[in-house]
Amino acid sequence: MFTLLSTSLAFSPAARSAMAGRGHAASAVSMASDFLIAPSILSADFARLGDEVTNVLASGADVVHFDVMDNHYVPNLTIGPMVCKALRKHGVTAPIDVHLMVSPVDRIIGDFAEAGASYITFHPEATGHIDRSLQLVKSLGCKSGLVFNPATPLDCLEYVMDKVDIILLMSVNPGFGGQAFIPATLDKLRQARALIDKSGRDIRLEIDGGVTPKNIGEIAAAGADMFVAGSAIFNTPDYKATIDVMRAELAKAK
Ligand SMILES: O=C(CO)[C@@H](O)[C@H](O)COP(=O)(O)O
Ligand SMILES: [Fe+2]
Repeated sequence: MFTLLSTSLAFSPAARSAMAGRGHAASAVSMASDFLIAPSILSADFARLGDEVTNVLASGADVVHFDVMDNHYVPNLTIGPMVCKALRKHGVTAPIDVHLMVSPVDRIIGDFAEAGASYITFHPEATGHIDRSLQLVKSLGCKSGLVFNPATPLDCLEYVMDKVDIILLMSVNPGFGGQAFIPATLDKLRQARALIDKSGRDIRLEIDGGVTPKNIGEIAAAGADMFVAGSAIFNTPDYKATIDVMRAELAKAK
């Protein structure tokens, strides 16, 4: 089975149904629960990654945001399925939110499902077949999501609303941590929130890039309910203190 997952470029319907349910802990955090804080491990100390993840979860984070960059779709290179698997082996049971900045994306989806990903999100530009890639993620037992760059319109959502569990809006151009939040994303969040409400589905609205304790309240008020924050958490000495301030700001935004 592992060989199939690792080498197959496209999965037949039979193979997909055989692999269904293998995604890890997709339901560990209810998709209907309140605000979720998802530290991006891109800003963690990679030399101590397991401990960093353990610490940030013990400090009150809900989800581990796992940025995968291929030096092709984005101009940076990070971590792959082996690291995801290693975190599971280290004892991480929280949901792992795999943000794929990889093109083409289909080849790597099975490897991440096998490695313990809970949510797998990808950029519509990174696949020739958005609907098929979403189905592939779901068939492997993971929650699926689409990621929209700051200048990418939400148009394609109209056709796949029934297949997304997460809509992720980038509030920076992807590739690096530590960039400033692009304010135009607030309007786009309101637009996405209206689409979600209209669909009547339980879809998370995730925001990624430049989220800080200072702007998280405003971002929540615009409709986001899942907040990726890398440098704003990992570049502080006390993760719990930072996450507590974020929660306090979110409570005010409710
Ligand atoms: O996907 C990305 C960048 O491409 C992000 O997840 C960043 O890693 C977020 O970092 P901060 O902007 O919060 O520092
Ligand atoms: Fe990300």
